[in-house]
Amino acid sequence: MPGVQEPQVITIIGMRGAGKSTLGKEAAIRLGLDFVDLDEAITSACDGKRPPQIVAESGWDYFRTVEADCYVEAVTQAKAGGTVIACGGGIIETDRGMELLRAQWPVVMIDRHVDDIVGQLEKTAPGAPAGSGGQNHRASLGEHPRATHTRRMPKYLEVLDFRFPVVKGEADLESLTRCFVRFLHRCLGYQPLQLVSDSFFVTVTLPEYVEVSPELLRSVAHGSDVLEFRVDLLASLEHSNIVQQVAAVRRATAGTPLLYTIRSTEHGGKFSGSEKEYFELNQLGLTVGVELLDLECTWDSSKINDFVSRKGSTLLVGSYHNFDRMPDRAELAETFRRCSLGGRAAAAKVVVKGGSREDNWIVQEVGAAEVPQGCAFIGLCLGEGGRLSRVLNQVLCPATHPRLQVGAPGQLTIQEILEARRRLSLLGPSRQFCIIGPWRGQGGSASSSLCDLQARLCANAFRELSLPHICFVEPAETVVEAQRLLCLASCGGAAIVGPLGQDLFPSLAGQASEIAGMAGCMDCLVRDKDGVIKGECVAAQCLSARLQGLGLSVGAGGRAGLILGQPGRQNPMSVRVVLSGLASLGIGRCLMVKPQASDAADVKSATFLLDRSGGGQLGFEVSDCSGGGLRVDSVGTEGLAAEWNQRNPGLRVVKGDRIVEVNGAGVTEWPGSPPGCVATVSKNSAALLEQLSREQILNVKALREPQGSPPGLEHLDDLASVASMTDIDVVVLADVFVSAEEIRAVTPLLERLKPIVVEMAWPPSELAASGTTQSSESLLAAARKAGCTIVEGPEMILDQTCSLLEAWTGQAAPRQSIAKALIAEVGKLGAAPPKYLLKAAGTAWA
Ligand SMILES: O=C1C[C@@](O)(C(=O)O)C[C@@H](O)[C@@H]1O
Repeated sequence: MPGVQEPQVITIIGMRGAGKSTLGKEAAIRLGLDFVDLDEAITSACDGKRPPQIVAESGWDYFRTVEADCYVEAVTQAKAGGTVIACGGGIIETDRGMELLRAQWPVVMIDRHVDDIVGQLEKTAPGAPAGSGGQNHRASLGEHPRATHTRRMPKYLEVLDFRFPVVKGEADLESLTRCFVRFLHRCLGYQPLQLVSDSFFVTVTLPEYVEVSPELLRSVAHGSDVLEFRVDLLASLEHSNIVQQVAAVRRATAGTPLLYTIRSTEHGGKFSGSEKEYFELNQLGLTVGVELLDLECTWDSSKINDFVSRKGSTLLVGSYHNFDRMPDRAELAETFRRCSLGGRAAAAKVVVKGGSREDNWIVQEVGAAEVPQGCAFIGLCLGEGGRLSRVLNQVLCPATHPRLQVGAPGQLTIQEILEARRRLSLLGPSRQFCIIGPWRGQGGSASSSLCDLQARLCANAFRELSLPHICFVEPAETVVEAQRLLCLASCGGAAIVGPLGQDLFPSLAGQASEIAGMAGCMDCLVRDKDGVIKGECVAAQCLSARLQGLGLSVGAGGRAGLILGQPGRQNPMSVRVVLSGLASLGIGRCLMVKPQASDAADVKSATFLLDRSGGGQLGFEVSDCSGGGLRVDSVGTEGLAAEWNQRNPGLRVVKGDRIVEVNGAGVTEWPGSPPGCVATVSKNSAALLEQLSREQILNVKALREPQGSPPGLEHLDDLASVASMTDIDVVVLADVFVSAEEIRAVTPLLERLKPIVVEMAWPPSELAASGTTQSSESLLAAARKAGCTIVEGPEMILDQTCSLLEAWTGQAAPRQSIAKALIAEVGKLGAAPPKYLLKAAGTAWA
């Protein structure tokens, strides 16, 4: 395997009916990549003929040649940003196809259960001739899909780099897609896992995961950075079984990373197979893209080295267990060094049978002294007497859960360990702060470039302040995914970029600052010393402070602001931010040109009827809502809800709806918001959930906040009305692109009223537009010419980053060095830094 790199081409293979085109296309959209469906490419290369027609007219050999040629062409044409190519199921049928795939990295197989593939093919075209595979628009082999699956599987396994298993019976396409996108993201090393203080893994000791309730898995994962997937404890070590179990845990746990462990009998586990089997099973772990993998260091060193060279983006934990005795310091030191795999392990783990109380300290001391920089250590003593070592062990501490059997003698729960650390004032110094944002391809590239920028600036600032914290970007789309990150013991807070800041609001409303409360959204979350998550809206706060600093006094009532750009299209949150920032100064009105079309914008409540007596999944995800009821986190593209939406476009169930009543059972009292951001289900919601899971016919009532038009926002029907306005104090650019038409319409207003013009967008519009016709006509240029006071985008970013850091750390932010870093960032975009940045950096005086 060529290792971790940004691939130009991601090739997707697997049986027809596995979901290659559907998942491949969705993943491409979310990751911002191009997408090629090879069947489509073949059709356009053959004058619009579909594969079955090509086969019927010209035979299989011809078809396979065209198929391989089209694949080569697609690879050659792949753009530098990256392309996902979904192949036909039969590309592996020829030697040439196999050869082409062997030369590519990464080749990803979608491994859907054979029963589901057969079901899918039959469903797509019921009554299709036997052996047609049920799909008359695709080429058929004249054999049953089950036989094709058996014959092709070894070939797929030979060429794949990664295998994405789909749990049998999976019907929720939306949750599957999220799983797949996260899988690709991790396999390709876009987002390496970070190891910090107060991080844990819970050892899951279950014999199987498919049949257990997802609720149990979610509860076990709650607060755990990683789940240890103990392969050796599974009821069957058949590869096909293992991959199904992996799929089941991933499906249930909203992205909790896995540590794949095959613990052999002499290390206290149940694996008693050969060395060959051990490495084969571990290889399977790499192909299913586990985030971490435990490698016992007592196996043959050349085999270990060989394996380490193939690890890709999976992090390794080199491990050693001695259940019989306490080694002396020299032996311990040597063992830690060995477990660090020559510096290539992410963590070295040594677990021994301690004797005295002092041994708990010794394993920690030796671990800290011996592992190379960049490698964490786990040093533990087993049994009752070794519990102290678990309290002392800071990074990736193994733990159990009250609902599980312990994974080793002496294991404690995360709560027990944290409680002991709190009492002993031993909570670790490093905290993780994540920038939670949309997937790269979603919400526009501006959002992801803003996420990356914030993460770099904050990481720099932590270094400057000599704080051991880390900052990184983590994509999340749903409240549940975000909550997974926020409930970690090592989480110090987060920044939220994009609409999730509004989605998260209901569950944290009780902990919102005044301005965040006014905005109805939050962009900065801080965990206080009691573990409670507080919500702030730094963008609104900074806008308000900046305008005040420019002399816009509090109590400017009766005046108005004008928002330009189309923020609502990608981020309805930014409108709320501007509104609350201005409202805090007493500007209660805001005008925006061109209302954005939003789903059922003014429906206040909706009732929908779902009937599952004919089978099928509901097809939506809910989470508990502190405002009472269940919040709809996502609506899948398949299932009863999707069908309802299709049949009743005016009464659609949409993300953000709050279910308050099911079959007459409703929310009777309004529970307060839970402390922190705990995804537990309150009593009332439990009653709703029960109805949802038990009843066949569901009459569901949901409340909906009108979207896109928060109070105080007025939409202007046409641009011409801008010309006659008389009361505009502030103009805010809430989007990078302001049309030339808008600029022309607004210019007379700028000249007449000389409002303050604030840019709340990244990258700065003048830079984003450079090279296009916009640069000469940029709104900021017009404002400058009209003599308005201007606040440029990077200036707002500087303020917001400082406020974010101050909220997170409670310390003054290193403003000067953040300004320097921003100058470099602006430079990367090919522009000269604005004067105020130079001034803030102390390098020039404007
Ligand atoms: O290596 C370890 C640590 C452990 O043995 C413990 O002592 O907690 C538990 C195992 O599941 C894990 O693989």
